[in-house]
Amino acid sequence: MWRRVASLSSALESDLMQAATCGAGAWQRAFSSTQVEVEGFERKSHPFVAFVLGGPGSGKGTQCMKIVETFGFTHLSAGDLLRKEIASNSENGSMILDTIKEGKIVPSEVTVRLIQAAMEAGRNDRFLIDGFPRSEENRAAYERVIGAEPDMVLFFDCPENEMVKRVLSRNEGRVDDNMDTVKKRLRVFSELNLPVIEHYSIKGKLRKIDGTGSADEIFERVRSAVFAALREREER
Ligand SMILES: Nc1ncnc2c1ncn2[C@@H]1O[C@H](COP(=O)(O)OP(=O)(O)O)[C@@H](O)[C@H]1O
Ligand SMILES: Nc1ccn([C@H]2C[C@H](O)[C@@H](COP(=O)(O)OP(=O)(O)O)O2)c(=O)n1
Ligand SMILES: [Mg+2]
Repeated sequence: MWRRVASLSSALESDLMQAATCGAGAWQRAFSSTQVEVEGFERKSHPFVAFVLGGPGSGKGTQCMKIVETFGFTHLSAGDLLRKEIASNSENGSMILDTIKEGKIVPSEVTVRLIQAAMEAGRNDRFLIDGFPRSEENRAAYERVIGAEPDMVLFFDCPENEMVKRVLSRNEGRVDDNMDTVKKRLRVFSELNLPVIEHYSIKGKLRKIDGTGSADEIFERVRSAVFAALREREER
């Protein structure tokens, strides 16, 4: 995103701090004023990408909305992209619907293609990719197609009973928000998603967030983690 210039770091730090505490408007102003005033700062060619992981109902979508408001990311939910494919009667629609009803994972090439198209259309240099990768196969397909690893991985750690309670009271009319499918999704989460989380933990990219408490309490933890990761990227 930006190249590091040592003499600017304290000015930038106060801009970043102001942005993190004042919301998206200030964040964007802080960055755009830095961008025009500071010679030697250039946009890096690849965007800042954060994967957002956690079991069903762990709060990924809720926290992504707050990250967007505060830090100006573009939010891409893999589940939403797949549901849009179903709604648009695309050739893969019925296969995707059957897979989601069963709580299973849609073939990676379908999901990665949707994510790639959304990133290209997104015209931003910060993306949240929510609910992806959900398996090692998802992860490998993304790295192959996009040719990059994420800058950070947020993981919402939440007890199963709390996740089940939240999913069953979500009330968005989703075909997979029922007890039978939730049990299958939790099994898929442990078997396929947890190894991906472990992979990023070993790589030092994982930011594990306690997903219990109110949405605002959780966001206080998220805000610090995102802020730190943006700073790290800045300093690279
Ligand atoms: N901290 C929280 N406490 C209680 N309910 C929550 C909390 N965060 C989210 N919810 C609610 O739980 C449900 C699942 O949250 P959501 O953000 O959709 O999770 P995910 O995307 O991980 O499945 C939604 O109805 C949401 O409003
Ligand atoms: N990478 C992904 C993401 C979602 N899916 C499918 C399978 C998931 O159970 C559903 C719903 O995903 P979504 O992220 O919207 O679900 P939650 O927000 O975790 O409740 O979509 C997938 O096959 N591959
Ligand atoms: Mg979600």
